[in-house]
Parts: sequence; C-alpha cells; structure tokens
Amino acid sequence: MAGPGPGPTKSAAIQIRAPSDIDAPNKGRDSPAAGEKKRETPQRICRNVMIYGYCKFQDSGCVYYHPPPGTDLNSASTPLTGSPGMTNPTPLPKDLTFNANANNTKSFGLGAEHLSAPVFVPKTPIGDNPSPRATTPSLQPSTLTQNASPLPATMSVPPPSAPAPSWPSLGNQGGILPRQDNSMSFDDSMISLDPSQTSAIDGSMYMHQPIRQPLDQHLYVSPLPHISNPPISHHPLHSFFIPDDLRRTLQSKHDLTYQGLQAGSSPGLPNELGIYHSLRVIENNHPQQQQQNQNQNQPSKVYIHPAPVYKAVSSVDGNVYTLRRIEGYKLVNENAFGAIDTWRRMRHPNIVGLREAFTTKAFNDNSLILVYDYHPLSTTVWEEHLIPNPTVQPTQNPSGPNPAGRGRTGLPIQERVLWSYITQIANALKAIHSSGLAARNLDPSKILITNKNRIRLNGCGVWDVLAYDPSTHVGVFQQEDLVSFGKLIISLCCDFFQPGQHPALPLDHIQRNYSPDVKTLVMFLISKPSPMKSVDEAIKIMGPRILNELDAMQNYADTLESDLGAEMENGRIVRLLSKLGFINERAEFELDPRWSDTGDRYILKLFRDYVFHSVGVDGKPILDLSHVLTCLNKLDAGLDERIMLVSRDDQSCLVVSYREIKHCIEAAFNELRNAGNPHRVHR
Ligand SMILES: Nc1ncnc2c1ncn2[C@@H]1O[C@H](COP(=O)(O)OP(=O)(O)OP(=O)(O)O)[C@@H](O)[C@H]1O
Repeated sequence: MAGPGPGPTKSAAIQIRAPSDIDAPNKGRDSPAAGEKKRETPQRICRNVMIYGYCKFQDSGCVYYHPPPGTDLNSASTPLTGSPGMTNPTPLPKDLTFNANANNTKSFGLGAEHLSAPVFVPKTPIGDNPSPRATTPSLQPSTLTQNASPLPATMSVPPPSAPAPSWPSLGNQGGILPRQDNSMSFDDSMISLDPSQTSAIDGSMYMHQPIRQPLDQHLYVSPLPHISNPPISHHPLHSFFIPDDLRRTLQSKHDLTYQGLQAGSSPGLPNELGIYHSLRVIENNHPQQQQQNQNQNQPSKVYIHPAPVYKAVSSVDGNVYTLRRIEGYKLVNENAFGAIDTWRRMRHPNIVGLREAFTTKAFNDNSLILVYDYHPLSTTVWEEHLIPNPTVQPTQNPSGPNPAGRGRTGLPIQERVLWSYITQIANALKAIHSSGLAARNLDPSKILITNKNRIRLNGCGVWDVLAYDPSTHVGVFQQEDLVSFGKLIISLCCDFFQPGQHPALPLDHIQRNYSPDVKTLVMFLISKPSPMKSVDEAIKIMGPRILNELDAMQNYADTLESDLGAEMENGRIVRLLSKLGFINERAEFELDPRWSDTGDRYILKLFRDYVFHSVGVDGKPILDLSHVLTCLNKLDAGLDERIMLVSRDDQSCLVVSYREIKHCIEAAFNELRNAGNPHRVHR
C-alpha cells in the first residue's frame, strides 16, 4: 500500500534554481516538480541556496564551500565564520574560498555581506557510499550541472566520485559513538523505543554501534494477502491506523476502566476495603436490570443473597479489580476457603481469574468479598441473549409463555456462535474439572462476554465458600456442571424453555432448527450421571466443531497481528518525534546560537518547520497528516530523496536529503546524550 504522499521517485524532478527562481512559499512542501507552475512571490526571494555542503551566494556567484580536512569548524580556534551571533566574524581561510571555474578570470571571495549569511555546517560526515536501499534517485551533481541552467556559469560542483567532506565532529564518528557512563540523561525506559535494540540492559537509546537499519522502506506495509488485499487505490487514510471499531472498543475499555475512580468511593461505600479503594458499583448493562438493581438489597438471581459487584483500585499494584460482595454472609467454617487457593492458581482464557477472598465488616454487615479480574465493557450471556426484551418481537412461538423477544437483538442465536460458546465453556470446564474443582455456577448471568463471542466463566469459587459441603464428593458437582451445561444450551436455543420443563419439546425444537450434533450433545449432557459421563466425552461429541473455533481464533490473531503491524509503523514515527522533541528548541541552549541555529540542529529546526509548520499561499496553516506521515516515514527510512528547507526569514534555502537529515538527528541526539547531565530537569 502506498503511503499517503507522493511516490519515492519524486525527487528525480527536483531542480536547483537560481535564487530568483526559488520562491519561499515552497516551504512546507516537497521541492517543486519539473514543470510545476511557479508561484509569484517576488518579495520572498531566498538570498542563499545551499545544497548540503555546496553553497551558492547570490551576489558573488557560486562558491564551492568545502573546508579542508582537519579544519575543526566547531572548535574555538576555528570560529564559525559569519554564523549568527558571532560579533567579529573572522574571514574564512583563503583555501576555503576558491573560484571553481578556471576560465573565469573574476576571483570570488567572501564579502562582508556573505559573512553575515547563515552558514550551514554539517557536522556529521555523510558516508561516501550511497545507501544500498535508497530507492529514490538522488540529486546527482551531474544532474545539477545539466538542469541548473539558470545558475551562473560559475556554479561549480565536484565530480560524482568526489569524496564527501570528512570533517571532524564533536565525538560523533560517523554516527558511531563510544559509550559513556555518564550519558544516561534520559529515561531508561525509552530504550525500548528503539527497534534496533537487542538488549534492554544496554543504555544507548537510539544510536548504537553498529548502526542498524531495521526497516528499509518508508511505506506502510499492506495487509498480507491472507488477511485482505484491496487495491492500493482503495486504501483509506484510516488504514494507517488500527480499524475504527477496534480503536473505539479499546478506547471505551480504557475509559470505562478509570471512569469515576478519581472521585474515590461512591457514597455509601467504604473508602477503603483492605488494599482496595475507590469502590464504584458496576452497573448492569441492561436498563431493565438497572431498575432492579436500584432496589437496594435485591437478592441475586443466582446467589440468593444480595450480591452487588464493584470495581476498585488495588493500592498494591494500581490495577482495577472486580469485587463481588455477598451480603449477609457469616463464616462458620474456615475450611470453606480451602478451594480458593486452587481457584487463585487457575489462569485460563475462558475463566475470570479469582485473586483472593475475604470476609469484612466494612459495609456494616458481614460480607464475603471475592476479588476477580476486571473486564471492562463486558456483558453477560443473559443480557446478550436471554433477558426478556419487550422492545423486540418474539422470534419463535409468539403464543408461548414469553410474549416478549429475548436478548439484545431478539434474534435466535446463530449456530456458529452457539458452537463457539459451547467450545469455550467445554474448554473452561475441562480445566476446572481437571483441577479437581467444579464450576457450580453455570448460569447465563455468570458467563461474561468480554469481547466479540469471547466468553469467560465468572463468579468461580463463590459456591465453594457460600455452600461449603465437605461431605459431598466433587464428582457430584462436576456431574451437575454437565447437566447445567446442557440446560444452558437448551435455553440459548429455545426461547420457550422454562426451568423444570420436560426436555422433549425443546429437543424437538433444537432438532428442527440446529444441526443434529447440537441435539446429540444436549442429550448427552442432560442424561443421568454415570462414571462414563465426563466433559472429555462431551468434547469428543463436539469433534470437528472445535476446529472451527480454532480457525476463527487463528484468523482473528492474524488480523490483530496485521493491525499491530500498522501500529508498529506508527511507533517508528513516535520514536522519531521523540528524538526531534529532545533536540529542537532546548531552553538551556537558548543563549548558544551555535546549538540551535547552526549545523545539524539548524537543519532539524528547518525540517520541523517543513513538516509541521507549512503555510499555504494565503498564509494559512496547512494541517496535512499525510504530509507529516510521508515525511517522517521517509526520514525514518533515510531516503536519498531531497527536499528544500527554507529559513524562517525566507532568506536562505537548503537542499538536503532525508538521509542527511537522519544523520543530523543521530548526531545531534548523540551530542545531547554525551552532554551527560545525570540530573534531569523537568520543565
Ligand atoms: N469481572 C467482571 N468484570 C467486569 N464486569 C463484570 C465482572 N463481573 C460482573 N461484571 C458486570 O457486572 C454486572 C453485574 O453482574 P452480576 O453478576 O451481578 O449480574 P446480574 O445479572 O445482576 O446477576 P445477579 O442477579 O446475580 O446479581 C454485569 O453487567 C456484568 O457484566
């Protein structure tokens, strides 16, 4: 899939024009393409045009500005001639100024007006070898001489094979820096931002030796064909990010997790309950249920006692948990908590994890509290499929005992969804029974739907404490689980099924509306207990249906992985922005113009303007996300494509490639790191 911006070959059309040809409003755009209509803004003429290392002065023709090897332009002994802030500019050494055109008898030196012009001093030597992965034709010097016809005849360019200037730099040896122990002036956690890091223990954040380029392209990668592969032209802008529905769901979950917690506990609830604080009641999703819950002390449909659910924050780990409170419970036998340890150790994708259980008088009564994992935005099988819903028409047997429709949609459950539920519940039961426990809780209101068709058994362990019965073998409860499982399937399939009703009629209904396997399974589950009856046998009956669930899960995992890939691309941009943020506009260097207005940092400052501060011809800000994404991705990939940066006063231009800007970032960032201020000052 193509990125939001122009393709990678655009720079082939970049032309260097005479100063009078370069109109400053190009600021914020890629360099003008050949044949592009020139905009007339005569009052905004750039005085200097510089191609990183090549400097053309308007008044005196062209000068190839190339300091001799060994000249440390950054050292105090070799001042930055003419750089802003220097009160007594020292003229450039003679050998820095030469007339490249041997036939031209006129000798060009640097006059006072030139010395006041900004000097761009690339501090990072750019390697001679072009990047092997550069796909964009770069602006070759030969191209310059051919295309730059408007330039004066004195324009001089080095031969294509001319070595790049090898200027000394401040500790940056071609981007490879020795480690310094005092260089940890940034948060170590940022190390993980760099995909090229192989070890989190290594303190170097972005630049490292050797420099590794983990991603060698600047385009967002298309979803692979096995996910979906629409033509590039069909890719909307939002395909650069995770799909809208997934983003909305995740955002709602995040919002819901912390909603209301800042205000502390709800009125009437204790401020603290052991290690938990900020207790808030979890409202039922269904309006009908909410009305019932407003009636305080309403007994639970399942636990007989009132059993409200709260979310609360743990002061130990800061996480949000769900507290199930069973009101009016008095502990008579401490062994009742015996099974809790086994439940706590159980971690299963189809079971809501139990963390701990305790009794308390914090509610001014005797209450049993069970602490579970919190699953925001979840609903229950009861609310989704079974709750009577007068707003929708009944779908089956309208003359039956249920004159209203059921569930959220009023539609009968699809067989595909039914088998998904069956498979997941069987999976959970298998884990529970194998651990020597029983669910004892297989009620539709205690089965959470935490994602699309993703279910988890909730409230595990409550009955083990509430109805502690050491005299009954766990096998009996396990057999009861199987019967409850069968009844659950019947109630999902038949809206007229009532507890205690003879199963003949519902089974007949299932036979007519669902595949024979459903009926076979239900008959097995509700049959009389026997040693041969176990969840393993039930799983055998399901047989290949389980594979459907496996398929669905793996397809979903593939889709999520693809979405993750897009976000990973965006992660590259965040890393880049972080680096740029570290470098640009540093307050402590405000008085040192050599920091922000020269060399690498100045290029980055102009680049920041180019990416983010574009203005249209009418002077209005351009807020173009595609432009930002394109530029930053090209920068991250270090393309040879060149862009023209224009100074804020429109007096000078700089033509520079993304690769060079990338080197500037590395150099400036490493210089910052090597400043080695161990005491961080947050402003
Ligand atoms: N672990 C949990 N994480 C997130 N939400 C939960 C969790 N457990 C329960 N809930 C939510 O709390 C709400 C109330 O749950 P509860 O089990 O009390 O249902 P109920 O229908 O009111 O049952 P009862 O009649 O037994 O009180 C439900 O909407 C459910 O989605």
